[in-house]
Amino acid sequence: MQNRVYIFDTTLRDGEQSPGVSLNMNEKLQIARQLARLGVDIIEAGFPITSPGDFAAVQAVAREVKGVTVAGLARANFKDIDRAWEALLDAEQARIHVFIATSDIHLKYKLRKDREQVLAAAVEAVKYAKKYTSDVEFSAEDASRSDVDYLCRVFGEVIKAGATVINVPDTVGYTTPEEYARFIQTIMEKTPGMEKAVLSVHCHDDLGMAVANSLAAVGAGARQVEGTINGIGERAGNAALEEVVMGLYTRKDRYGLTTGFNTREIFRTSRLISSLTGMPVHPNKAVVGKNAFAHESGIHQDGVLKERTTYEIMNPELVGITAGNLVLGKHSGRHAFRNRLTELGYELNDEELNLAFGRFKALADKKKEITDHDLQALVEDEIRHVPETYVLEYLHISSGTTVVPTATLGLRAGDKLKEDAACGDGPVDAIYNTVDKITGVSCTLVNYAINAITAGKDALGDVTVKLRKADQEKVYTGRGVSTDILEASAKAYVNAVNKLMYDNK
Ligand SMILES: CC(=O)SCCNC(=O)CCNC(=O)[C@H](O)C(C)(C)COP(=O)(O)OP(=O)(O)OC[C@H]1O[C@@H](n2cnc3c(N)ncnc32)[C@H](O)[C@@H]1OP(=O)(O)O
Ligand SMILES: CC(C)C(=O)C(=O)O
Ligand SMILES: [Mg+2]
Repeated sequence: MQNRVYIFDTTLRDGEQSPGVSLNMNEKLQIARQLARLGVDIIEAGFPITSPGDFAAVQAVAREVKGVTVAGLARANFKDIDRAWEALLDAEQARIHVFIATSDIHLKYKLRKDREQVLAAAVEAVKYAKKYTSDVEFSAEDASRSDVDYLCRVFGEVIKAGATVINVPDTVGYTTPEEYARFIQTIMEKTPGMEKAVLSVHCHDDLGMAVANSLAAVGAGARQVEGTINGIGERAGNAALEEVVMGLYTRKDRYGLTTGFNTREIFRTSRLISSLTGMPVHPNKAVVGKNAFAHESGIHQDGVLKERTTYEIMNPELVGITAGNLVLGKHSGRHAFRNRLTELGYELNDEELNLAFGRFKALADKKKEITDHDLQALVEDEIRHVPETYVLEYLHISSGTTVVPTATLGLRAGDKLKEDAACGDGPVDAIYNTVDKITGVSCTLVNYAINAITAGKDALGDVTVKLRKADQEKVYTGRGVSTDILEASAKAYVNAVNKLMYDNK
């Protein structure tokens, strides 16, 4: 038995069956291109008979996305198959995917056909599709609730008719891993000619077991897995392909199987699909959730800093996540705290670190997540008392629609008052040019933000600036508060310059 598992992505077909999701042609093309980069083997681009829009999308994907098989779905009738082929005509490699239900419940209530009629329709449809292409997949809808002897008979006959892939869907997410594995084994043993086809599985997540069922089936011999990115799909969704693939990858010791996935594209693909479908990814979703690789508690953070594998079974970089994974909060310890401060450019001595850590814990009790901005403020405002080399003494602005904005400033440096004036593109720019003139330090403004602290006409303006010395990378943050926003702007800039001068003395 070969050790390569084929990945059949149906995000654009079954995934789009998620209530509330409707993708236009351009969005489908964008997703299909990314799926090809991700390395899926087959993209099911849609169900062409459904609508002119779906037809056009399948056609566009077939024409433009190369290096991958493009599949189109069809019911077991000639009209659907003709339409599917028409859409797939220009694909580099095309697959017609024919399906019909085989469970008694679907036969009796939905199709209103008996077993022999369904068998005949399946065979006829596969033969018809085979006239167009050698690559024909047959799916027995609701296979997991079908009588296994009848199912094997249907599979045997459609293989004789030319089906090259036999799919065993758990359409309603009813089965369990052990049961499904046994079911797959039975099908492999009892279906005449099964060795000529690839056995495929397609699981839904109604009981939260779609990925577990898919992996159990692969363990039993299935070599194609169908699913969607982020597990989107009809009702509770399909098997999440990123979980299936990372399960196979991480547990190579258990399965000994490979896929063609470029795992480093997983995260990007997940986010693209989430944004285009409007379906958010839950933070604790395996592999691609925001928290999937985040560590908040001190003991875990300490372990990860000493050796990543203590608490990580996958390297986040392997799925394309490069951002830091230690989240600082009230459960964090000194190791993680010091590590983040070092990353932010602060080297504190032990006494400073202890002081800062105490303040950090007090803040973390009030605030769920401590951001880098909080840490900077905590260290710079409370721990490192930067001497005020310059203090704003006075400020005069000349500005309006008919004059060049000009600022005149007095900055006190010890017992000396230094004064100067400069123009600018606006009053704030004029102030900052004047400060540069007085201090003799040429700064580049990286960011300027203003917030109102209180409401009303007499609101306090709270200005935060980020700047750096023209020839340096390090960024300094300054803050100034005043009812006059120009004064607040000047104070913030002077505050940042004082920090810069302290570091560069
Ligand atoms: C498990 C799955 O995910 S299956 C795929 C589900 N996806 C979709 O349904 C895609 C969106 N669907 C649609 O746009 C429409 O349902 C269409 C265009 C496919 C069909 O629309 P309509 O012709 O109006 O039929 P409608 O959907 O109401 O009923 C389905 C008909 O197909 C029949 N049918 C269902 N599955 C199959 C099948 N695999 N093979 C043959 N006939 C089938 C039903 O018995 C019913 O036939 P009837 O009209 O003789 O009773
Ligand atoms: C069309 C088939 C493969 C399907 O989506 C299912 O049975 O869930
Ligand atoms: Mg399905």
